[in-house]
Amino acid sequence: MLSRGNIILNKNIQASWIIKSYSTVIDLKTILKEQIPIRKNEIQKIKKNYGNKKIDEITINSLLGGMRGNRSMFWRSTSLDPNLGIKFHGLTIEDCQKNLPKLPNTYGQDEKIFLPETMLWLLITGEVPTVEQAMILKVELAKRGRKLPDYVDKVMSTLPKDLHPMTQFAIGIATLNKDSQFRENYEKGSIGKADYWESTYEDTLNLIALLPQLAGKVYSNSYNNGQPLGQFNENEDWSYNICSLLGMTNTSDSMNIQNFDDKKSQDFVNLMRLYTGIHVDHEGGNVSAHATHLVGSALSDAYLSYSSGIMGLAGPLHGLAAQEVVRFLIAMNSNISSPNDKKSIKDYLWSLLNSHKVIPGYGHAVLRQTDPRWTAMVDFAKRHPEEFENDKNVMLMQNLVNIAPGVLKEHGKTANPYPNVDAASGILFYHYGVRELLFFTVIFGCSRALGPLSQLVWDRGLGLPIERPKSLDLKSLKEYCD
Ligand SMILES: CC(=O)SCCNC(=O)CCNC(=O)[C@H](O)C(C)(C)COP(=O)(O)OP(=O)(O)OC[C@H]1O[C@@H](n2cnc3c(N)ncnc32)[C@H](O)[C@@H]1OP(=O)(O)O
Ligand SMILES: O=C([O-])CC(=O)C(=O)O
Repeated sequence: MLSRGNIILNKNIQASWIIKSYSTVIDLKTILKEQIPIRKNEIQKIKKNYGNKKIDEITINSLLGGMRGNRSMFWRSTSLDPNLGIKFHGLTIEDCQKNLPKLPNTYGQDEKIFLPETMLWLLITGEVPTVEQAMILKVELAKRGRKLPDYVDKVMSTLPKDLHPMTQFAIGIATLNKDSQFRENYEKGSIGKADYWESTYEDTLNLIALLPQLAGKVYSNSYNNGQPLGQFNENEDWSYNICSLLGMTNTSDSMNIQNFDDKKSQDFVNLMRLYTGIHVDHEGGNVSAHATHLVGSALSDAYLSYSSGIMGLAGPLHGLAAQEVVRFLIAMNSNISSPNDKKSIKDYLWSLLNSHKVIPGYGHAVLRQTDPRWTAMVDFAKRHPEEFENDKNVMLMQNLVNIAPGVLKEHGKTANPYPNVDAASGILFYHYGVRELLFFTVIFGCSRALGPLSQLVWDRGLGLPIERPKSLDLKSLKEYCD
C-alpha cells in the first residue's frame, strides 16, 4: 500500500491528477480554491506552448458519423478505455470499490459498495477522500437537500401525471434555476470571470443535494397521486434518501410500499448506492455529459445546463435504454418457454434485428468489450443468490450475454456486440418492485449529475470558452470531395 498523508491507495493505482495531499483540508471549496489556479496555469501553458499541435484528423466519416472517435473536447475527471471501461481520475470501478472510504453509521452499508458522496469528492478534487472529508461532504449535502423549494413543489404538482417522468424531472431541475446563485450574481453584475466557479459550485452542490427530493416528487406525482411516499432524513446518505422518498425502505422514513424486511431494505439501498455510484460519468462525449457541457459553455447556470443533459439522457439510444431493456426482457420471457431456451432466445433476437430494431443494452459508441459497470451490477446479483436465483428476468438477462454477442456478430453491423450497463441495471430495480419502467432513467439522472456538474465547476474555474464548432454545408462538403 502507498500512503499519501491520510490517503491510502492500493499500490497498483496511479491516479493521474493527484498533485499533493490535502489531508489537513476538510472543506471541498477550500481545496478547489487551491487547485484551480494551479490547473488554470497548466492549461494556459499548454495552450501557449502547444496550441497548434495536432491531436486528431477530422474525416468526412467523422463529420457525417456523429464525430465518433474525434478527440476534440477536454474532460477532466473521467476517461473511457474501449477495452477496460471507465476510469475515475485513473481509478477503475474495482479500485474505487477498494479505496473509497466506507463511512461510520451508514445504514446497512455493504463493505464492497462505496457511497456516491465519496465519488463526488474524487470527481471534483482528483483525490480519494479521507473518512473525515467524506463525512463532512455527506452532512453538507444532506443539509442542502432537506427541502425542495415551495415554488418547485408547486410547479411539479401542476404537471400531468402521465407526463414522462424524465420530462417532469427536467422541468423540476430547470425550475430550480430561480435560486441559481450564478444567475443572480451574473444578472447583478457582481462577479467577474475569475469568480464564476464559486457560485457555480454552490449551485452544483445545491442541485445534487436536491435530486433525491425531486426524484421522490416525480415518483409520487406519477404513481401515487402526488402523495409523498417517504420523508427526507438529514442523518442518512444521499442514496438512502432516494430509496426512502420512493417509499422503498422499511425504516420510519418511508411507507415501505414493498413490505421489505430489514435485509431486503438494506440490500435495496446498497443497490441504489452501487448504481448511483458508478453511473456518475462516462467521460465527456456521451450525450448527457456533452449536452450539459455545451449548454454550460454559454454560461447557462448549472440548473439549465443539467436539465439539458437530462433531456439527452431521455433518449432510447442513451439512458432510456435502461427502460427499453426491461420491456424487452419481459416481452421475450412471455414469448419463450424458459429463460434457458437458447434456440427461442436466438430466434427472438433475430426477429428483432430483422424488423430493424436494436437489441437494447448491447453495443456502445466507444466501448469494445463488456461494460465493467454491467459486470458490477451482475456481481451484485451473484452476491445475492437467494434473492435473484428464481427471477426469470434476471436469469434471462444473465443468459443473454452468452447468446446476444454471437447473434450481433453474425448480423455483422455492430462495432461492439457486448452488453453495456443498461443491459443489467433496470431489471435489478424491477426485481425489488420498481415496476414503473418509465421511471428508471430518473434514477440514472440523479447519478449522472455528479460527473458533468463537477466538470461544469471546473469549466468555469479554468475559464473554458463557449463551444462553437464550424459546420459544413453540402456544397462545401462536395468541394472537399473534389
Ligand atoms: C448508458 C448508455 O447510454 S449505454 C448505450 C445504451 N443504448 C443501447 O443499449 C441501445 C442499443 N445500442 C445502440 O443503439 C448502439 O450500439 C449505440 C447507440 C449505443 C452506439 O451506436 P453506434 O456507435 O452508432 O454503434 P455502431 O457503430 O456499432 O453502429 C453500427 C450499426 O450497428 C447497429 N447497432 C449497434 N448496436 C446495435 C444493437 N444493440 N442492436 C442492433 N443493431 C445495433 C447500429 O444501429 C448501426 O446500424 P446502421 O449502420 O444501420 O445505422
Ligand atoms: O458513453 C456513452 O456514450 C454512453 C454511456 O455509456 C454513458 O453515458 O454512460
